[in-house]
Amino acid sequence: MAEVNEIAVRVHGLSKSFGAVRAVRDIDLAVAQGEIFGLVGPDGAGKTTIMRMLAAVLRPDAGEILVDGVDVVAEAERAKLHLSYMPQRFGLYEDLTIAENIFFYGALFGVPRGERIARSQELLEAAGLLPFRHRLAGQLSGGMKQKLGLICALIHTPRVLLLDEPTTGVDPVSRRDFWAILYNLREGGVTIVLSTAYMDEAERCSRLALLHGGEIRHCDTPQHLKEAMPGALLAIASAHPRDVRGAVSGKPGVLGALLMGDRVHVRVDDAGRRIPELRAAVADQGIADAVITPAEPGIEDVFVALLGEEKPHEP
Ligand SMILES: Nc1ncnc2c1ncn2[C@@H]1O[C@H](COP(=O)(O)OP(=O)(O)OP(=O)(O)O)[C@@H](O)[C@H]1O
Repeated sequence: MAEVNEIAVRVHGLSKSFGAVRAVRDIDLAVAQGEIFGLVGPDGAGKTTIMRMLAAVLRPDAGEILVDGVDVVAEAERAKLHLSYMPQRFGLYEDLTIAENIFFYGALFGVPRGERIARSQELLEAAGLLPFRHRLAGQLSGGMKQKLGLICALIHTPRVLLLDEPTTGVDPVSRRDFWAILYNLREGGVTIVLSTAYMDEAERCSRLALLHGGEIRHCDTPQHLKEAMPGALLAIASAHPRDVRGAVSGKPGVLGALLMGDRVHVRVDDAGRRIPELRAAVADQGIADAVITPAEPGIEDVFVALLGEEKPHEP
Protein backbone atom coordinates (compact mmCIF):
# COMPACT_ATOMS: atom_id res chain seq x y z
CA MET A 1 0.00 0.00 0.00
CA ALA A 2 1.34 3.40 -1.01
CA GLU A 3 2.09 5.99 1.65
CA VAL A 4 1.65 9.74 1.54
CA ASN A 5 4.41 11.41 -0.54
CA GLU A 6 5.19 8.15 -2.23
CA ILE A 7 5.68 8.40 -5.99
CA ALA A 8 2.48 7.18 -7.66
CA VAL A 9 3.62 7.55 -11.27
CA ARG A 10 7.27 7.32 -12.27
CA VAL A 11 8.37 7.61 -15.88
CA HIS A 12 11.92 7.30 -17.14
CA GLY A 13 13.24 7.73 -20.68
CA LEU A 14 9.82 7.33 -22.26
CA SER A 15 9.75 7.56 -26.07
CA LYS A 16 7.27 6.77 -28.82
CA SER A 17 7.38 7.35 -32.57
CA PHE A 18 4.73 6.87 -35.24
CA GLY A 19 6.73 6.35 -38.41
CA ALA A 20 8.85 9.46 -38.77
CA VAL A 21 6.88 11.40 -36.13
CA ARG A 22 8.64 11.40 -32.77
CA ALA A 23 5.50 11.92 -30.68
CA VAL A 24 7.18 11.51 -27.26
CA ARG A 25 10.92 12.01 -26.75
CA ASP A 26 12.77 10.65 -23.78
CA ILE A 27 10.62 12.08 -21.00
CA ASP A 28 11.05 11.65 -17.25
CA LEU A 29 8.28 12.30 -14.73
CA ALA A 30 7.62 11.66 -11.05
CA VAL A 31 4.11 12.33 -9.75
CA ALA A 32 3.61 12.09 -5.99
CA GLN A 33 0.64 10.32 -4.50
CA GLY A 34 -2.30 12.70 -4.11
CA GLU A 35 -1.13 15.17 -6.75
CA ILE A 36 -3.30 16.55 -9.52
CA PHE A 37 -0.68 16.70 -12.23
CA GLY A 38 -1.42 18.52 -15.49
CA LEU A 39 -0.03 17.95 -18.98
CA VAL A 40 -0.42 21.04 -21.12
CA GLY A 41 0.88 21.91 -24.56
CA PRO A 42 -0.25 22.77 -28.05
CA ASP A 43 -2.04 20.31 -30.34
CA GLY A 44 0.26 17.47 -31.27
CA ALA A 45 2.60 18.06 -28.30
CA GLY A 46 2.27 14.41 -27.26
CA LYS A 47 -0.21 14.59 -24.38
CA THR A 48 -2.55 11.84 -25.59
CA THR A 49 0.35 9.58 -26.52
CA ILE A 50 1.79 9.91 -23.01
CA MET A 51 -1.62 9.23 -21.45
CA ARG A 52 -2.13 6.11 -23.54
CA MET A 53 1.27 4.75 -22.57
CA LEU A 54 0.63 5.46 -18.86
CA ALA A 55 -2.72 3.68 -19.24
CA ALA A 56 -1.07 0.57 -20.68
CA VAL A 57 -3.03 0.78 -23.93
CA LEU A 58 -0.04 1.84 -26.07
CA ARG A 59 3.38 0.22 -25.84
CA PRO A 60 6.33 2.60 -25.65
CA ASP A 61 9.33 2.21 -27.96
CA ALA A 62 11.60 2.80 -25.00
CA GLY A 63 11.42 3.72 -21.35
CA GLU A 64 9.96 2.64 -18.04
CA ILE A 65 6.63 3.43 -16.45
CA LEU A 66 5.72 2.53 -12.88
CA VAL A 67 2.15 3.17 -11.75
CA ASP A 68 1.56 2.57 -8.05
CA GLY A 69 4.76 0.54 -8.13
CA VAL A 70 3.65 -1.73 -10.98
CA ASP A 71 5.71 -1.94 -14.18
CA VAL A 72 3.17 -0.88 -16.82
CA VAL A 73 5.20 -2.12 -19.78
CA ALA A 74 5.98 -5.57 -18.39
CA GLU A 75 2.71 -6.11 -16.52
CA ALA A 76 0.05 -4.17 -18.40
CA GLU A 77 -2.88 -6.22 -17.10
CA ARG A 78 -1.82 -5.96 -13.46
CA ALA A 79 -1.19 -2.22 -13.87
CA LYS A 80 -4.73 -1.75 -15.16
CA LEU A 81 -6.05 -2.86 -11.75
CA HIS A 82 -4.29 0.13 -10.19
CA LEU A 83 -5.33 2.77 -12.68
CA SER A 84 -8.29 4.07 -14.55
CA TYR A 85 -8.15 5.86 -17.87
CA MET A 86 -10.70 8.19 -19.36
CA PRO A 87 -9.78 8.79 -23.01
CA GLN A 88 -10.92 11.88 -24.91
CA ARG A 89 -13.83 9.95 -26.34
CA PHE A 90 -15.01 7.71 -23.56
CA GLY A 91 -17.07 4.79 -24.88
CA LEU A 92 -20.53 5.33 -23.45
CA TYR A 93 -23.42 3.21 -24.71
CA GLU A 94 -25.90 5.77 -25.94
CA ASP A 95 -28.88 3.40 -25.90
CA LEU A 96 -28.25 2.42 -22.27
CA THR A 97 -29.27 4.56 -19.32
CA ILE A 98 -26.81 6.25 -16.99
CA ALA A 99 -27.29 3.50 -14.41
CA GLU A 100 -26.89 0.74 -17.01
CA ASN A 101 -23.66 2.25 -18.35
CA ILE A 102 -22.20 2.38 -14.84
CA PHE A 103 -23.31 -1.18 -14.18
CA PHE A 104 -21.76 -2.33 -17.43
CA TYR A 105 -18.38 -0.76 -16.63
CA GLY A 106 -18.55 -2.12 -13.08
CA ALA A 107 -18.97 -5.62 -14.47
CA LEU A 108 -16.17 -5.04 -16.97
CA PHE A 109 -13.79 -4.08 -14.17
CA GLY A 110 -14.97 -7.05 -12.09
CA VAL A 111 -16.47 -4.97 -9.27
CA PRO A 112 -18.73 -7.18 -7.10
CA ARG A 113 -22.45 -6.42 -7.52
CA GLY A 114 -23.09 -5.07 -4.00
CA GLU A 115 -20.06 -2.80 -4.15
CA ARG A 116 -21.08 -1.64 -7.62
CA ILE A 117 -24.49 -0.50 -6.39
CA ALA A 118 -23.11 1.33 -3.35
CA ARG A 119 -20.31 2.99 -5.28
CA SER A 120 -22.45 4.09 -8.21
CA GLN A 121 -24.94 5.63 -5.77
CA GLU A 122 -22.14 7.57 -4.09
CA LEU A 123 -20.62 8.75 -7.39
CA LEU A 124 -23.98 9.68 -8.93
CA GLU A 125 -24.74 11.76 -5.89
CA ALA A 126 -21.35 13.53 -5.99
CA ALA A 127 -21.84 14.30 -9.69
CA GLY A 128 -25.42 15.51 -9.25
CA LEU A 129 -26.63 12.84 -11.68
CA LEU A 130 -28.77 10.78 -9.30
CA PRO A 131 -32.09 12.27 -10.51
CA PHE A 132 -31.16 11.43 -14.11
CA ARG A 133 -30.00 7.86 -13.61
CA HIS A 134 -32.76 6.42 -15.82
CA ARG A 135 -32.05 8.78 -18.71
CA LEU A 136 -30.43 7.35 -21.83
CA ALA A 137 -26.77 8.32 -22.21
CA GLY A 138 -27.53 9.45 -25.76
CA GLN A 139 -29.86 12.12 -24.36
CA LEU A 140 -27.39 13.74 -21.98
CA SER A 141 -25.73 17.13 -22.35
CA GLY A 142 -21.98 17.26 -23.06
CA GLY A 143 -21.18 18.02 -19.43
CA MET A 144 -23.36 15.19 -18.13
CA LYS A 145 -21.71 12.77 -20.54
CA GLN A 146 -18.26 13.75 -19.29
CA LYS A 147 -19.37 13.25 -15.68
CA LEU A 148 -20.87 9.88 -16.56
CA GLY A 149 -17.58 8.93 -18.24
CA LEU A 150 -15.76 9.88 -15.07
CA ILE A 151 -18.13 7.81 -12.92
CA CYS A 152 -17.64 4.79 -15.19
CA ALA A 153 -13.87 5.24 -14.97
CA LEU A 154 -14.10 5.45 -11.17
CA ILE A 155 -16.34 2.49 -10.52
CA HIS A 156 -13.39 0.36 -9.51
CA THR A 157 -11.64 2.82 -7.11
CA PRO A 158 -8.32 3.31 -8.89
CA ARG A 159 -5.13 4.45 -7.16
CA VAL A 160 -4.23 6.53 -10.22
CA LEU A 161 -6.70 8.28 -12.48
CA LEU A 162 -5.67 9.31 -16.00
CA LEU A 163 -7.91 11.86 -17.70
CA ASP A 164 -7.29 13.00 -21.27
CA GLU A 165 -8.86 16.44 -21.77
CA PRO A 166 -11.81 15.42 -19.59
CA THR A 167 -13.74 18.69 -19.80
CA THR A 168 -13.25 19.70 -23.42
CA GLY A 169 -16.49 21.19 -24.71
CA VAL A 170 -18.07 21.22 -21.25
CA ASP A 171 -19.71 24.40 -19.95
CA PRO A 172 -18.03 26.29 -17.06
CA VAL A 173 -20.60 25.23 -14.43
CA SER A 174 -20.23 21.55 -15.25
CA ARG A 175 -16.47 21.97 -15.31
CA ARG A 176 -16.60 23.37 -11.79
CA ASP A 177 -18.67 20.35 -10.64
CA PHE A 178 -16.23 18.07 -12.37
CA TRP A 179 -13.33 19.66 -10.50
CA ALA A 180 -15.18 19.33 -7.19
CA ILE A 181 -15.26 15.58 -7.83
CA LEU A 182 -11.54 15.57 -8.64
CA TYR A 183 -10.70 17.39 -5.39
CA ASN A 184 -12.76 14.86 -3.45
CA LEU A 185 -10.89 12.02 -5.09
CA ARG A 186 -7.59 13.63 -4.22
CA GLU A 187 -8.73 13.91 -0.59
CA GLY A 188 -9.28 10.17 -0.76
CA GLY A 189 -5.65 9.67 -1.84
CA VAL A 190 -6.23 9.17 -5.57
CA THR A 191 -3.46 10.53 -7.79
CA ILE A 192 -4.70 12.30 -10.91
CA VAL A 193 -2.83 12.95 -14.14
CA LEU A 194 -4.80 14.97 -16.65
CA SER A 195 -4.26 16.80 -19.88
CA THR A 196 -6.10 20.02 -20.51
CA ALA A 197 -6.41 22.79 -23.04
CA TYR A 198 -8.03 25.10 -20.47
CA MET A 199 -5.65 27.43 -18.72
CA ASP A 200 -7.93 27.94 -15.70
CA GLU A 201 -7.80 24.18 -15.19
CA ALA A 202 -4.03 24.15 -15.57
CA GLU A 203 -3.93 26.72 -12.80
CA ARG A 204 -5.74 24.31 -10.45
CA CYS A 205 -3.13 21.56 -10.83
CA SER A 206 -0.53 20.96 -8.13
CA ARG A 207 2.13 20.79 -10.84
CA LEU A 208 2.26 21.17 -14.59
CA ALA A 209 4.40 19.75 -17.35
CA LEU A 210 4.58 22.09 -20.34
CA LEU A 211 5.00 19.90 -23.41
CA HIS A 212 6.18 20.87 -26.84
CA GLY A 213 7.22 18.62 -29.70
CA GLY A 214 7.05 15.50 -27.53
CA GLU A 215 9.35 16.93 -24.86
CA ILE A 216 8.76 18.32 -21.40
CA ARG A 217 10.06 21.87 -21.64
CA HIS A 218 9.15 22.94 -18.09
CA CYS A 219 7.74 21.15 -15.08
CA ASP A 220 6.82 22.93 -11.86
CA THR A 221 3.99 24.34 -9.76
CA PRO A 222 1.85 26.98 -11.53
CA GLN A 223 3.25 29.59 -9.10
CA HIS A 224 6.89 28.72 -9.81
CA LEU A 225 6.25 28.68 -13.54
CA LYS A 226 4.82 32.19 -13.28
CA GLU A 227 7.85 33.34 -11.32
CA ALA A 228 10.10 31.87 -14.01
CA MET A 229 8.45 33.89 -16.75
CA PRO A 230 11.00 36.25 -18.23
CA GLY A 231 10.16 39.98 -18.27
CA ALA A 232 7.31 41.94 -16.72
CA LEU A 233 3.68 41.85 -17.75
CA LEU A 234 1.48 44.81 -18.65
CA ALA A 235 -2.23 44.74 -19.45
CA ILE A 236 -3.57 47.22 -21.97
CA ALA A 237 -7.35 47.58 -21.80
CA SER A 238 -9.09 49.06 -24.82
CA ALA A 239 -12.21 48.66 -26.95
CA HIS A 240 -9.79 47.90 -29.83
CA PRO A 241 -7.49 45.17 -28.51
CA ARG A 242 -6.40 43.97 -31.96
CA ASP A 243 -5.32 47.46 -32.95
CA VAL A 244 -3.47 47.75 -29.64
CA ARG A 245 -1.64 44.51 -30.30
CA GLY A 246 -0.70 45.73 -33.76
CA ALA A 247 0.56 49.03 -32.32
CA VAL A 248 2.82 47.49 -29.68
CA SER A 249 4.07 44.33 -31.39
CA GLY A 250 7.68 44.60 -32.44
CA LYS A 251 8.33 47.78 -30.42
CA PRO A 252 11.65 47.94 -28.54
CA GLY A 253 11.57 45.89 -25.33
CA VAL A 254 8.34 44.10 -26.22
CA LEU A 255 8.88 40.38 -25.80
CA GLY A 256 5.36 39.32 -26.73
CA ALA A 257 1.74 40.44 -26.98
CA LEU A 258 -1.20 38.16 -26.31
CA LEU A 259 -4.89 38.94 -26.89
CA MET A 260 -6.90 38.19 -23.74
CA GLY A 261 -10.52 39.17 -24.47
CA ASP A 262 -10.76 42.94 -24.33
CA ARG A 263 -7.19 43.31 -23.12
CA VAL A 264 -3.76 42.77 -24.53
CA HIS A 265 -1.12 41.22 -22.30
CA VAL A 266 2.21 42.65 -23.27
CA ARG A 267 5.41 41.18 -21.93
CA VAL A 268 8.22 43.70 -21.72
CA ASP A 269 11.81 43.75 -20.52
CA ASP A 270 11.32 46.72 -18.15
CA ALA A 271 7.84 47.91 -17.14
CA GLY A 272 8.88 51.35 -15.80
CA ARG A 273 10.75 52.24 -18.96
CA ARG A 274 8.28 50.82 -21.46
CA ILE A 275 4.92 52.08 -20.12
CA PRO A 276 5.42 55.67 -21.43
CA GLU A 277 6.79 54.34 -24.74
CA LEU A 278 3.81 52.02 -25.23
CA ARG A 279 1.39 54.77 -24.26
CA ALA A 280 2.93 56.89 -27.03
CA ALA A 281 2.85 53.97 -29.49
CA VAL A 282 -0.89 53.35 -29.06
CA ALA A 283 -1.67 57.09 -29.14
CA ASP A 284 0.29 57.34 -32.42
CA GLN A 285 -2.12 54.81 -33.90
CA GLY A 286 -5.10 56.95 -32.87
CA ILE A 287 -6.18 54.64 -30.03
CA ALA A 288 -7.43 57.04 -27.38
CA ASP A 289 -9.01 54.70 -24.79
CA ALA A 290 -6.01 52.49 -23.93
CA VAL A 291 -5.24 52.05 -20.23
CA ILE A 292 -1.93 50.43 -19.34
CA THR A 293 -1.43 48.75 -15.97
CA PRO A 294 1.01 46.21 -14.55
CA ALA A 295 -0.58 42.73 -14.54
CA GLU A 296 -0.09 39.40 -12.80
CA PRO A 297 0.68 36.70 -15.35
CA GLY A 298 -1.87 33.97 -15.83
CA ILE A 299 -0.72 30.51 -16.80
CA GLU A 300 -1.55 31.29 -20.43
CA ASP A 301 1.00 34.12 -20.45
CA VAL A 302 3.56 31.77 -18.95
CA PHE A 303 2.70 29.08 -21.43
CA VAL A 304 3.21 31.34 -24.43
CA ALA A 305 6.34 32.94 -23.00
CA LEU A 306 8.05 29.73 -21.87
CA LEU A 307 7.21 27.70 -24.93
CA GLY A 308 8.76 30.47 -27.00
CA GLU A 309 5.92 30.89 -29.46
CA GLU A 310 6.68 34.56 -29.60
CA LYS A 311 9.66 36.04 -31.38
CA PRO A 312 11.62 38.13 -28.87
CA HIS A 313 12.38 41.59 -30.18
CA GLU A 314 15.49 43.28 -28.89
CA PRO A 315 15.68 47.06 -28.49
N1 LIG B 1 -1.79 6.53 -33.98
C1 LIG B 1 -1.03 7.47 -34.53
N2 LIG B 1 -0.50 7.32 -35.76
C2 LIG B 1 0.31 8.26 -36.30
N3 LIG B 1 0.65 9.41 -35.70
C3 LIG B 1 0.14 9.64 -34.47
C4 LIG B 1 -0.71 8.69 -33.83
N4 LIG B 1 -1.05 9.18 -32.61
C5 LIG B 1 -0.44 10.39 -32.51
N5 LIG B 1 0.27 10.66 -33.62
C6 LIG B 1 1.10 11.87 -33.84
O1 LIG B 1 1.93 12.05 -32.70
C7 LIG B 1 2.01 13.43 -32.34
C8 LIG B 1 1.51 13.61 -30.91
O2 LIG B 1 0.10 13.40 -30.91
P1 LIG B 1 -0.79 13.43 -29.58
O3 LIG B 1 -2.16 13.03 -29.96
O4 LIG B 1 -0.11 12.67 -28.51
O5 LIG B 1 -0.74 14.98 -29.23
P2 LIG B 1 -1.65 15.80 -28.22
O6 LIG B 1 -0.69 16.67 -27.46
O7 LIG B 1 -2.50 14.90 -27.44
O8 LIG B 1 -2.51 16.68 -29.20
P3 LIG B 1 -4.10 17.05 -29.14
O9 LIG B 1 -4.23 18.07 -28.07
O10 LIG B 1 -4.33 17.58 -30.51
O11 LIG B 1 -4.82 15.77 -28.86
C9 LIG B 1 1.22 14.18 -33.39
O12 LIG B 1 2.11 14.62 -34.38
C10 LIG B 1 0.27 13.13 -33.95
O13 LIG B 1 -0.09 13.43 -35.26
